[in-house]
Amino acid sequence: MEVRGPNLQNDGESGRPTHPRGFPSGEAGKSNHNTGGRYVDFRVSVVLPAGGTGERTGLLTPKQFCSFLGRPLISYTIQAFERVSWIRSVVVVVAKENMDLMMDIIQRFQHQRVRVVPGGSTRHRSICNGVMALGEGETPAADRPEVVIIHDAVRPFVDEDFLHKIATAAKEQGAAGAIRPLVSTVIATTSEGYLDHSLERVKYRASEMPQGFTYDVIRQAYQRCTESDFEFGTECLHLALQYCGTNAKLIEGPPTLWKVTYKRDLAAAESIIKETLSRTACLITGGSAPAVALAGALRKAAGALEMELDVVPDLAGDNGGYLLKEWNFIQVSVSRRLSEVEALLAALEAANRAVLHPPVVIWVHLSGAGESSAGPEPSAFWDLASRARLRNVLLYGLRLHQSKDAERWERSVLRAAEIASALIQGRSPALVGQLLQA
Ligand SMILES: Nc1ccn([C@@H]2O[C@H](COP(=O)(O)OP(=O)(O)OP(=O)(O)O)[C@@H](O)[C@H]2O)c(=O)n1
Ligand SMILES: O=C(CO)[C@H](O)[C@H](O)COP(=O)(O)O
Repeated sequence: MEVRGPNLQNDGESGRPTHPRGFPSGEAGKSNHNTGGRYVDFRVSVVLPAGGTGERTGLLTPKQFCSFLGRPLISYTIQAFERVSWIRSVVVVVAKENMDLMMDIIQRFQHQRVRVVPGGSTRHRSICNGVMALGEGETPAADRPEVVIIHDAVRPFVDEDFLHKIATAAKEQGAAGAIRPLVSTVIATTSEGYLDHSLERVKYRASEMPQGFTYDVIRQAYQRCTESDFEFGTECLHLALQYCGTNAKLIEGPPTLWKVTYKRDLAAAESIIKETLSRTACLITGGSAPAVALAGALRKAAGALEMELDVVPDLAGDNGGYLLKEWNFIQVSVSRRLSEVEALLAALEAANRAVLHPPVVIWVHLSGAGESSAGPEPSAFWDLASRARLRNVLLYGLRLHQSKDAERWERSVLRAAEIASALIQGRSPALVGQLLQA
């Protein structure tokens, strides 16, 4: 049984949002891929085993389906592969009872080039199902992948550079895998629970994911391995060595390849995701001179907070691209009316942006510079924020009075930048709709 996600045949030109740093949308299906200086002239597919129960987290929900910022972990991992234009297809392997849930995730988060196949009782059985699905049925040899990357669905922070290293080494050597230095010494114990011997740590490495194989090597390894391998084995590279005589090339990977295993890892993953999404904001001035001056000062202050702030007068023309990126927004208004921030919320909704990550929108009301110094009506703002929340947008308010006292003004701007940065990082639901004072 296999279930296909929407637009499996789609070549990636689907309007799917691009990466904040400008990764292009996928171009799957083309034979020569050249992205960001990386050249891949062979067919690469991915198998993501996601058929486990996550017993070690102690949670009822398998860890791959635990959500951060309204999006399940598995969706972040899929997205990491979707951003890579030279990857043709992704096979996600899930337990039979979670096939519908997985299809729903694919639909909801608009994943492309993804198929779902049922898993097995062990990780090796699940991976084997995924590998076999890549070449099953009528698939002509010319459409089969030449290289298969296997990656645990619960390692969401893999990047294109490293995938490229693994894929090219696998193509040359037949197999390749990520390694990391050991953090603890490995010891063997006796059956009575005493030390038998310890290994010389410097000679050993931790085997991580991703791993890559030529299609023939990984398929044959699984065709030839024993029931005992399927039941107790934990290492695909070992199967390639034992059953195909292929010595894998080992490549040291970044620490971000770590696997979500325990409950504390879920919290760590969430904070990394939040931090990544908190680094960028687009500030919209509306074009008025006081707002432009404030934007310049905020930009300087934000730099010290390690936040990238792009300033634009509006979101017309090319600036509309910000709506499709994983950026947050700061709308500066000299008027107490909410029309500018309402227009921004409508534009975000029209771009279907909030479905991917809830963006933070901060409405900054700059008083003392515009038509009226009276503040906005808190209840109207709260109503607007509540409606935005239903559409997955976190709207906060910030009041700033333009003081004639230069020192006072400088302090207010600094405070405004600090509050904006804290709101974007914290994404606190409790502060949604509040009008804070800088
Ligand atoms: N029968 C299985 C078991 C595991 N996996 C997947 O293999 C990856 C790594 O395995 P692990 O971290 O051990 O996940 P679980 O088996 O779910 O965790 P636990 O051992 O704590 O139950 C995970 O993405 C997991 O979903 C799988 O596809 N099929
Ligand atoms: O990285 C590995 C090398 O292949 C692990 O064996 C893999 O991630 C499986 O994890 P676990 O042993 O926790 O099920």
